Formats: sequence, structure tokens, C-alpha cells
Amino acid sequence: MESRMKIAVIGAGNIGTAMAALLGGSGAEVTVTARGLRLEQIRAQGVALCDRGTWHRARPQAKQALEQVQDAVFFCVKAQALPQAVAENIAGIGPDTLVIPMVNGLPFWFFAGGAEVPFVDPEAILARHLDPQQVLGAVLLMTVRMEAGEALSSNTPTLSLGPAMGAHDRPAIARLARVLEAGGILTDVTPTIRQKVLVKLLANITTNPLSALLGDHLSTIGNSPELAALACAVADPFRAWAGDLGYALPDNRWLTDLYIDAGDFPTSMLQDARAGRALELDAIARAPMAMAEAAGHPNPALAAILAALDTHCTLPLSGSEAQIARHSLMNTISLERI
Ligand SMILES: NC(=O)C1=CN([C@@H]2O[C@H](COP(=O)(O)OP(=O)(O)OC[C@H]3O[C@@H](n4cnc5c(N)ncnc54)[C@H](OP(=O)(O)O)[C@@H]3O)[C@@H](O)[C@H]2O)C=CC1
Ligand SMILES: CC(C)(CO)C(=O)C(=O)O
Repeated sequence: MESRMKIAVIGAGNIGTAMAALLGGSGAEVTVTARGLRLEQIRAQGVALCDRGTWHRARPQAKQALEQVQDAVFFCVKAQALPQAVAENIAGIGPDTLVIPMVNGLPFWFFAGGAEVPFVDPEAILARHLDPQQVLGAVLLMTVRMEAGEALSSNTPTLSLGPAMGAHDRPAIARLARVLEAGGILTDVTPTIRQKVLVKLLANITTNPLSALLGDHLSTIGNSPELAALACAVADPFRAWAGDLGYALPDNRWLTDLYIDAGDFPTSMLQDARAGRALELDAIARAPMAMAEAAGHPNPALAAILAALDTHCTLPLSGSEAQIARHSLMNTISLERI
């Protein structure tokens, strides 16, 4: 009989809590790592996810850091926390462990064996510790937020997985996909994970920084002609760069429909801005912007949004400050089009 798969989830925020709660029903042996009060809370109460009225509850092992080698480790932290999280949990990563960074943004492994992605692995911790053959890229379509230590989601979790390097149809990857499916996570293993990463990044780069600055939710951005124009002005050079790399990304009509379909949802970056937490700007904005600019596709609209984010201590802006920032951004894109 096959032994139970050992799966770890690093970080018990929105995504980590949702993953751990779902994996509780998968038959795997699940370990979650967390810190401080959150660790105590999980030890006392377990983890819980409410998906449109249906509760998933689990009592995984809870630790501050992994002590035993795992079959698969999901890193559910913000991109800027990934190198440290990998270093702290290196005891859980053996040569055959599948490592799945569940982070938004341009991932460190994107050009595995080729160009280096700037900003995302500044001390080369990921490059030193992880073999690209064991890294699975991941794109998770799920909107999750936390309330009183419990995760709340409003759509069926859908996960695409694909190796950073090497064959996608390996037995260990297929086995992991089966376990995820058993937990209720719709999972596809794809040879085109880079295309999917860039499509997700198109949504994030165009909305996350803008929402963190102005406080707008996704459907508001889609329904406002001005905000949608700003988002599309960010999309255009990013899409042109992706095109140069050989990836065709969906058009602006598709993109604005996506914002509207996502509904009244605050992006994860807006949630961070409201909570006064660090923003995931390096992976989501600065890295792709720098690489696109170096390839001849500067992004003045995104540069203006980032400059505005840098100049304000309290985010998101509100009232007259938000109005002024919005007008100034609109001027940037109309000047650009003259
Ligand atoms: N929320 C969403 O709907 C979506 C989010 N994403 C992406 O998923 C990723 C995770 O996002 P999300 O779950 O929202 O982020 P959160 O900020 O909610 O959760 C991250 C968690 O990781 C913990 N953490 C950080 N470093 C460590 C560490 N070394 N050891 C243990 N725990 C650690 C943090 O703990 P502490 O509080 O102690 O710092 C925090 O609880 C991001 O890249 C995000 O962009 C993707 C799709 C949708
Ligand atoms: C939901 C979505 C796609 C918004 O851009 C997201 O990934 C986020 O909030 O970070």
C-alpha cells in the first residue's frame, strides 16, 4: 500500500489557511508552519475555510519550521518572504521534495537556466537551495481573505502546476495532483505554466498596485472608464514584452471583463495596504517592469503608480488625496498618448 503523502504548507495567511483546510480532506499527512499567535491559534483550533457556506476544517500538525523531509512543500507567503521561508524550512526539503511557491508575481524560476529575474532573490538564497527540477510553478485562481483566524473564499480553488524545468508528466507530480483533487482543489498539470503565470501576472500588475494606491476593488476598476484606461495602459507594454518572449496574452477587453467578473474584491495588495503591511511590489511590478524596460518596453503608467506609492506613507489614499493622484495618473497616460 502507498504511504500517505507528507505535505507541508508554509505560512498560514489567506492562501496557506485555505490550502491546509482543504488538504485536511485529502488523506495526506499535513504540516503547517506559522509564527507567534497564529501558531498558537492553529495548535488550539486547527484551520478552517468557509467556501461559499461550506466549511472545511482540519487539524494539521503545526510547527514554527519543518523538521522532517516532506514529499511536497507549498510556500504560501508573499514573494518577498519566500527566500527566508525556504531557508528556515530547508530541513523539510530533500532532493526528491516537490517545492511549490504559491506566490504571485514574476517567479525566480521563470527563466530557469537563463536570465535572472531581478529583485525576487536578492541574496541568491533560492538559487542556492533549490534545484529547478524540483520546483513546480503554480497559478492559483482563488480569492481568499481572513476573518477572525478563518479563511473565507468565494470561488472553487483552481490550481495549475508545471515544473520550472524537466518533464511535467512525472509520477510524483501526478500523485500530488491526485491528492490535491481529493482535497477539492481542481488541479491541472501543464507543460505551459509560464503562459499561465504571465496571464495571472497581467491581472496582478494591472490592478494590485493601482488598488493599493487608490483603494479601489476589482469591479470598480473594471467599471470605471478612467481606472480601466489606467489598468490597460499598464497592460500594453507588459503584453508587448510577453509577446517578444513568445507568449500571447489576452486583450484589454478580456482583462476589463475579468475585473468586472471578479466583483467587489479587494486585491491581496489592497488588503496589505489597509493593514499597513509590506506590499508585494518587487515580484508583481518592479521585476517585470525592469525586464520589459530593458527589452524596449518602458511602462510609464506603472512607473507613475509606483512613484505615487513610494511618496505616501498611509495607503490607500482617500478623499482629495486619492482624487489628486488619480488626475495626475490620467495626465501621465494622456501625455503618453500625445
Ligand atoms: N489572497 C488571495 O486571494 C490571493 C493571493 N495570492 C498570492 O498568494 C501568496 C500568499 O498570499 P496571502 O496568503 O494572501 O498572504 P498573507 O499575507 O495572507 O499570508 C502570508 C502568511 O505567511 C506568513 N509567513 C511569512 N513568512 C513566513 C515564514 N518564514 N514562516 C511561516 N510563516 C510565514 C505570514 O505570517 P506573519 O503574519 O507572521 O508575517 C502570513 O500569515 C501571495 O503571493 C499572494 O499574492 C494569489 C491568489 C489570490
Ligand atoms: C484576485 C487577484 C487575481 C486580483 O488581482 C489576485 O491574485 C490578488 O488579489 O492578488
